[in-house]
This record gives sequence, structure tokens and C-alpha cells, in this order.
Amino acid sequence: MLRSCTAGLRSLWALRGRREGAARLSADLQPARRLFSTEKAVHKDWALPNPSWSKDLKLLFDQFMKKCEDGSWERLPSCKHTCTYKSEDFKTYFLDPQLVEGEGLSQAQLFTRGFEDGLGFEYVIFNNNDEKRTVCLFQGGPYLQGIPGFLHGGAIATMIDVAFGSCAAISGGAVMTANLNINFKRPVPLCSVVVIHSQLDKLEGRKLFVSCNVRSVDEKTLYSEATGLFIKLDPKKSST
Ligand SMILES: CCCCCCCC/C=C\CCCCCCCC(=O)SCCNC(=O)CCNC(=O)[C@H](O)C(C)(C)COP(=O)(O)OP(=O)(O)OC[C@H]1O[C@@H](n2cnc3c(N)ncnc32)[C@H](O)[C@@H]1OP(=O)(O)O
Repeated sequence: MLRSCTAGLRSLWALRGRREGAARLSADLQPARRLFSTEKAVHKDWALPNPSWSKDLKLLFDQFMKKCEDGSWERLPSCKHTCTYKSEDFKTYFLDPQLVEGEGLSQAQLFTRGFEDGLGFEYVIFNNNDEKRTVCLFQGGPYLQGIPGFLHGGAIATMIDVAFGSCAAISGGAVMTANLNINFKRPVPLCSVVVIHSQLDKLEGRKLFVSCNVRSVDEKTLYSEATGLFIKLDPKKSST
């Protein structure tokens, strides 16, 4: 395993400095389109294959794209900068206007999309609206190392939070993480692909309860299990 990871790392390093390809625009938006839509402005969609994606990640991506054809699943586009309808809502209701207009947010970008292709978080999320669940395909790159050869637990927690956040935001709109509870059961090899299956378990007033498991591509290894609580933000309350 170590040898294949080293080979993977070498090919990922080789990708450093590679320029971004042509804009990857989303053509397959469905129910969650208002939440995640890129149509207000033309932004690159990062939830699409790039040369750093492993065979496993591309294969799974293709399988889920097939599932999208009958409309039961949809791929969620992902922007580096906040370009979604809901994030505009979020700014309108919850952010200090001085922060929005000032220098502070001009350089802001989504934490998980801040790395060059292949070095950090490579992922795509698919949503099943009827079943209130999402599947996140995630390949963690060499900059996310914790224990040598393995992913940092914080990187796994981050991806779980993003997967949960998407799952909760589709039903709840502007939500924030109130609680995350993770059991790390097996270390995740660096550069490997894992699948995060999340679901909305319960909606109780402004509270959205979610849970997930993180598994290997062949589903034989259970890496982590987690639960989360997201709170639908109240426009009458300030978030600061
Ligand atoms: C996801 C964004 C959606 C919009 C954008 C969509 C576009 C999508 C684009 C890209 C996807 C990327 C996805 C990224 C995801 C990342 C998400 C994060 O990392 S969020 C940052 C970390 N979280 C914080 O910083 C919160 C800090 N906490 C707070 O601000 C407040 O505590 C907040 C808002 C969570 C709740 O505050 P209150 O004042 O509105 O509500 P109260 O009254 O305190 O609680 C409501 C109910 O919830 C319970 N509650 C609150 N916190 C709880 C807790 N920790 N445990 C148990 N219960 C809790 C309370 O007991 C209350 O329950 P009773 O109604 O009385 O039954």
C-alpha cells in the first residue's frame, strides 16, 4: 500500500503548477439548483473530474452521473467563491455589512477548494432529494497528511462537515453546524478515495439532525461514523 501511495503522491506532485483547464460549467442542475446554482455569474465548477482524479474516483463519478440520468440523483456544483443563491441570502441576513463591503471578504474562498488540483480536497457531492441523502466522493491529497501516509483527522472532519452541510442546507437553506460527533475507526490512507454517505435523519423546528458513514470504495472498510446537528439560521437573530 505504501508503494502505491508513494506512486500516487509522485503523480500528484507532478500535477503541481498545472494551469486550470477550461471553465467546467454545470449542465446538470436539478432540485437543489437554487441553492447551489452557478447561473448568477459564470464561475468555474470544481465538482468535476480533473487530471489528479484517480481511476477509482473517476469510476465512481461516472457511476453516479449515470444515476443522475433518470433524475433521482443530481450532482451538486461547487464554486470556490461564494456564488450561490443561498450564500447571497446568508450575506444579506447574517453578515455585518461592513465586512461584506470591506476588504475582508474580497479574498474569501471556500476552504476546501483552496488547493491546487490534487493536493488537497478533491470531491464531488451527489444528492438524492427524495431520500434526503447525499453521497460525497472524496480523494484527500498529500497536503492533508496527518500521521505519515494517512489523512489528518481534521481533514476528514472537514469533509464530513461539508457533506453534512450540503445535506442539511438542501432541506434547511441557510444552516450552520452546531454539533459534530465523529468516531474515527480506521485511518484513511493518503490519496485514497472514500465515500461519505450522509442522510437527514430528523427535522425538528430549526434543528436538522444528520448522520453519515465514511467507507472505502469497495465498502469493506468503515473508516468513520458521525452525527451532526445543524441549525437553520434565524433572520431575526444576529450571527455575530
Ligand atoms: C452551510 C451554509 C449554508 C448556506 C450556504 C449554502 C451554500 C452552500 C455552499 C457550500 C457548502 C459548503 C458547506 C460548508 C459547511 C460548513 C458549515 C460550518 O462549518 S458552519 C461554522 C461552524 N459553526 C458555527 O460557527 C456555529 C456557531 N454557533 C452559532 O452561531 C449558534 O450557536 C447557532 C446559529 C448554531 C444556533 O444559535 P441560535 O441562536 O440561532 O439558536 P439557539 O436558540 O441557540 O438554538 C436553537 C436550538 O438548537 C439547540 N442547539 C443549539 N446548539 C446546540 C448544540 N450544540 N447541541 C444541541 N442542541 C443545540 C438549542 O438548544 C435550541 O433548541 P430548542 O429550540 O430550545 O429545542
